[in-house]
Amino acid sequence: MNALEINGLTKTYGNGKTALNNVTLTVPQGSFFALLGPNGAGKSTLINMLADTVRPSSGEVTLFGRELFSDRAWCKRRIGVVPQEIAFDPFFTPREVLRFTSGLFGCKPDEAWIDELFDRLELTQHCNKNTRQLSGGMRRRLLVAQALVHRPELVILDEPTAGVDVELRRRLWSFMRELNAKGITILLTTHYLDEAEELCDQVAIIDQGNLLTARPMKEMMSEIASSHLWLNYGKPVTLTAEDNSALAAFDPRANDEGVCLKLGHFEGGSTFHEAYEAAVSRFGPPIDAGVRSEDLEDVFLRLTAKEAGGRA
Ligand SMILES: Nc1ncnc2c1ncn2[C@@H]1O[C@H](COP(=O)(O)OP(=O)(O)OP(=O)(O)O)[C@@H](O)[C@H]1O
Repeated sequence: MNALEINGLTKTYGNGKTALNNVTLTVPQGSFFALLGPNGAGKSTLINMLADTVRPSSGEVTLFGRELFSDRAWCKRRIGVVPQEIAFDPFFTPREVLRFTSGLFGCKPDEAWIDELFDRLELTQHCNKNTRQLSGGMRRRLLVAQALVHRPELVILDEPTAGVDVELRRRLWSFMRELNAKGITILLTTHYLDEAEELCDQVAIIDQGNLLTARPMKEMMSEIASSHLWLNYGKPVTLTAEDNSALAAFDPRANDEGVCLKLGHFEGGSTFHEAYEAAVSRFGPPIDAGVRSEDLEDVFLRLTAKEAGGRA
């Protein structure tokens, strides 16, 4: 079963801005799903529609097989959202916040689970202070605890590590990984693409409200990410029309130190050997060479730059 099936979801705000344009997307149950996009891409708009704080203009969403917009009460109990904005009643303590939130979901506060959440999110020492006395990072962790207090089956994290230091970020991710290993589906938006690449097994990229791609992370990195062979000749290399035709299959780009060739992929290998031989037969042996593969950030920048260029 899929955790989420999003079909033709569109949101046009009152000012005429279409923040999400006919997005169709599937989030498999049990996945750790990265929803990526540059600022203003429409990620929060999508999340806010799932969280019932923004109304869609059109489209359908099913959550674990139930229609989200008509079966709201059932669906709400199964979703935990960590929003981007932090807002607590300053007179509540973190423990009161979690008890109160349990009540909102119609659950009796589970004190053992609340204690575990405080422990895992390093809030035990602060759980009886007023929330206004907490630092920004502590408040963000309290938001995470609040999203988990009713034991949701889908956890949505909108930029959860903004303002959280490296050590706590690691702990937060190890906790999320554990939850995911227990079958909880996690949908994450982040601008830390290295974290997304490491944690997530599915990825979708949206830009200017449009879905650019959605696929398993491994597939994205093996099929879309490309590798380049850099050949260093210690001096600029000039490509003539002739060279271009000889090396054309490798999309050659000359630079100050030599030439860069794009490697293709085939099952079990790449075109490294052919590219190297083509360069050597034209320019001779290089003084140095190396292969660099694109990471998720490179792919993201390439795809979103193309989108921006296409719309200019
Ligand atoms: N309430 C609103 N009314 C009008 N336009 C809005 C509203 N909320 C968001 N927008 C616009 O919709 C677009 C998408 O915004 P959204 O916040 O969904 O993007 P995002 O991908 O979450 O960005 P970020 O990474 O900066 O948080 C932006 O152009 C934004 O200005």
